[in-house]
Amino acid sequence: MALAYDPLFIASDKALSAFDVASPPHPMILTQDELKRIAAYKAVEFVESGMVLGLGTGSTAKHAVDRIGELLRQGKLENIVGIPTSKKTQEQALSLGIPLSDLDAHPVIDLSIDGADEVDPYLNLVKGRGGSLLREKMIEGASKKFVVIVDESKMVKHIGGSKLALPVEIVPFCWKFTAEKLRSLLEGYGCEANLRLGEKGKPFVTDNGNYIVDMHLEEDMGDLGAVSDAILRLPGVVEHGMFLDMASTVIIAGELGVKIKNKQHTTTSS
Ligand SMILES: O=C[C@H](O)[C@H](O)[C@H](O)COP(=O)(O)O
Repeated sequence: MALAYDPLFIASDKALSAFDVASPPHPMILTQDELKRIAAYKAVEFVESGMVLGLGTGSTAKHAVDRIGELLRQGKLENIVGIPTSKKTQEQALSLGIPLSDLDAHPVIDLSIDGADEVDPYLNLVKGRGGSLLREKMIEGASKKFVVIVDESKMVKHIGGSKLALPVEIVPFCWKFTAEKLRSLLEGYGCEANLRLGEKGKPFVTDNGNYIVDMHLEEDMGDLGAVSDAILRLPGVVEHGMFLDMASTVIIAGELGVKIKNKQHTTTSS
């Protein structure tokens, strides 16, 4: 479907209506990256001067951090403190002049904005396919409001059962032992457990010096809370990429407009 895309349209609900119904002079198909940017800019509308902000990681969150930097530079936001969820986001935020701090100094965060790999109808998430999940979970779990930004391709009926990875961060010590324990724990869901590799075929190392095992499941996990608890009980496991009952709001950008889903009710902005 061809749609008009104008970044200036992003800032308001009225603009989003135009985005939905416009009869474009120069029709354009929106790319996935443009959809990510639309969701990110919409989320940044929740940001107010004086807030402590959790800054997410990944190709969608990057747009939100860019936008926050831009608004600070323009003087439209003031006294923001950012808490980055990865070293990469820390570098990006520093390059944009966003003042940074950490959870030790700011144990309560006003608002976090971050992407996700999968979102189910109850706003449960899979995160970490880009290699960041532990810091994200710590920071987003300490947030009064956690806004998730995605393009519509991330919406699924059930998280984790799509054969795509459910990432689990583990300590490097005897990683094969832990990976096998994980595989055997989730065997009933048709599970493969693969160590994530990085450059030159070496194990990918997280910001926290750990490894990631990607769990590929053929079947839905059913009781996500029970599976989450069982994974976390395994010695050697640091954290997993299921973010259950954490998101307050999910902003979904699609070809037909932007949908905002809140934890308790759903509204459509189009
Ligand atoms: O590890 C990465 C993070 O959890 C990301 O937020 C997640 O993978 C989504 O990333 P993207 O916005 O690049 O799809």
